[in-house]
Amino acid sequence: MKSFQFTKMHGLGNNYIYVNMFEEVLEEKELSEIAVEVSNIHTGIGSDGLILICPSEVAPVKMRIFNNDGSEGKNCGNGLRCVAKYAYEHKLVNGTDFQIETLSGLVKATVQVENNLVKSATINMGDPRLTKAEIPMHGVETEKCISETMIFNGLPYEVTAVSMGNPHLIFYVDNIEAAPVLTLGPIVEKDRRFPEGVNVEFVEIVSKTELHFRVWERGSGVTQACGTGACAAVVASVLNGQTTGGEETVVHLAGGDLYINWTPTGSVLMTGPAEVICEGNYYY
Ligand SMILES: N[C@H](CCC[C@H](N)C(=O)O)C(=O)O
Repeated sequence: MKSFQFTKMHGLGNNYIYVNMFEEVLEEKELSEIAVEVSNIHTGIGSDGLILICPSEVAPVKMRIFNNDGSEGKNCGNGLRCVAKYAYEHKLVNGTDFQIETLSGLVKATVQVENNLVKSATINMGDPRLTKAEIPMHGVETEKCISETMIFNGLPYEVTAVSMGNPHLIFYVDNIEAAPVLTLGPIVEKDRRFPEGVNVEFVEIVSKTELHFRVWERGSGVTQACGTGACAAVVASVLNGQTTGGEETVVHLAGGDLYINWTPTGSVLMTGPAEVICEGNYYY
C-alpha cells in the first residue's frame, strides 16, 4: 500500500488535491489514474482534479493540473492562486512576488498576506491567444473566432474562442440561470472542431464592468468556478464590445467573484481568493 501527503485547496469552490512534489514521489505513468481516483467523492477524496506543485528549472515552482477524468490541462487560474498560496506559506518562494511555470508558459503571481497567511492572489495570466491555430480549433489558422456562428446540436450560436493557454468557447445568454450548461456543455466540450476539446463558458452581461458566468469544464464537467474561463470571458466580452478593456471587471461565478482586467499592455490580471480545506494522507 503506497501513500502520499496532500492538501485540498479551493479557489471559489473550484477544488483540487494538491501534492508537493518537492517532498512526494509519484510515478508519471500513474498520475492520470491517481487524478481520477482522488477526485472520486465515493471512493477517493472528492475534487475537480489533481494539481502537482513541482520543482522547475525556470521558476521557483511549476504547476501541473489534471482534470477529474485524468486528462492533463495546460493551465488553471484558480489552481495558480492556490499554488501561489501554498508556495508562499511553505517557503518554496521568497517574497510576495514570484513566477510560476505552467505547461502553457510562465505566469507572475503576487500574493496578498495577512498574519503570514495568503488570503488572495493576483496572477498575471499573460496575453490571451486568439487565432484558430492557437485555440486550437478547425478553420483558417490565422483567423480569429469572434462572434462567429457555429452549429451545435443542430442550432446556430454566436461564439467567441479564447485561449489562456487552455481552450475556451464563450456563449452569451440573456439569463445565466437558464444557460444550457448541462445540455450544451458536454456536446461542445467534445466537438471534433476542437482537436484538444474545449472548456465551455456561458456569460450574461450585467454592465460594462460586470458579468455573470457559468462553466462546463473540459475533463471535469460543471465546476463552481474557472479562473482561466473567467479571463477568457472578459477578453471575449471586450472583443465583442460588451465590456471595457483596461477596466477591472467583476465576474460573478457560482462560487464567488473574480476581478479580471485585460490591461492595455495585453496581459490579463486575475485577482481572487485561495483557501485550504484540509490536509492528509492518501492511500492507494
Ligand atoms: N478550473 C481551471 C481550469 C481547468 C482547465 C481544464 N478543465 C482544462 O483546460 O482542461 C481554472 O480555474 O482555470
